[in-house]
Amino acid sequence: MAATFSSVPQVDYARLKDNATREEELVKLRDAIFVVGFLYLTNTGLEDLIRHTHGKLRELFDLPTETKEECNMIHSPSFLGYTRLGAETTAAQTDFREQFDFGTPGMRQWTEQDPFWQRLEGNNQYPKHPGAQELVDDYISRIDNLAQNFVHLVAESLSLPKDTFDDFKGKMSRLKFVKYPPSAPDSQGVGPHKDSAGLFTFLSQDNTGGLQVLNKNGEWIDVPPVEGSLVVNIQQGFEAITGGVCAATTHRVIAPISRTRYSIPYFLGVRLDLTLQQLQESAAHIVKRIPASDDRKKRAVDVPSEFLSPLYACFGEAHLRNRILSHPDVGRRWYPDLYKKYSQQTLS
Ligand SMILES: O=C(O)CCC(=O)C(=O)O
Ligand SMILES: [Fe+2]
Repeated sequence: MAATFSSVPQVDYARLKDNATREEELVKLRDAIFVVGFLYLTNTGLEDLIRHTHGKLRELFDLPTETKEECNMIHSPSFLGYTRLGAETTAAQTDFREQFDFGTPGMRQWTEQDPFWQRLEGNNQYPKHPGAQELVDDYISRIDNLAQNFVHLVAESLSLPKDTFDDFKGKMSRLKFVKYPPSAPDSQGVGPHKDSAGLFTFLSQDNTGGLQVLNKNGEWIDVPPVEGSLVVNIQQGFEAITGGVCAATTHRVIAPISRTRYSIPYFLGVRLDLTLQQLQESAAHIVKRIPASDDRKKRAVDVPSEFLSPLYACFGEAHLRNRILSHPDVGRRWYPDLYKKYSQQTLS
């Protein structure tokens, strides 16, 4: 039977950066990447930033409804902005959460000459509140720096040149501020899913709990809060680039019962223009060099993924489909024809 896990391992970022401990910690990183697809990254040096940003979330979500609605995602063809409770769907069920989606600032304006999926990269709608834009932009800039370093370390842990994955990185990554209000027992905070927007997710959760990951025996494993850490997981982009050798792990959030839960995921983006053919060629090249057992490589070949579907011209289109189905109101407004087409398609 395939190796599986019963808890999520911790990897110490400070030890990865220290020459004296680096090799030992790289082995832990590699195991986490191969076997679990999830890990806690500790000692990142971002603890103050994380604490500070969590401290501001309540203020943003407590803004008057009109202020939040002013920056509703419905105004954004890039799926950036505010989503009220009950407007998002995962695994065909409504999620019980409220959120703000942001992207890396400074994207070029979309024009009619650009491909339709290029519209995913656009400008932020910040809530009108003093300091909100600085809070978001500063968080993105600092966590992105960590994310880039982390991807280099992952390459090293797989015995690949440090810059192996640099060419896959997209221009825009996504940041979310998420609020899960107390709800009935066993409610869906967010339903079972694999992250699809890119390479890796860097999530900071508060101390409420509720995040769970699915192991290879089909058991849900708790990912309890570890103060100051980031929960890092493989997304479908990285899974596809490594031909499935490094698999994305399904996860979900059980909504809290008696208190509010807040979380801050950062999704490191993939290049939108990456085609399936380019992806398969690079994957074949990369997989050959990863020193994994043949068994792992064999199992890895046919991983079901939105990315790997021949239905979509490139990653940008696959990602757009995913956004349209998750936010159907926004999809219907900006992409009515695509909404019709994508909602009738099933992934093979
Ligand atoms: O809120 C969390 O802890 C996880 C959220 C999540 O999985 C997602 O938004 O993709
Ligand atoms: Fe997720």
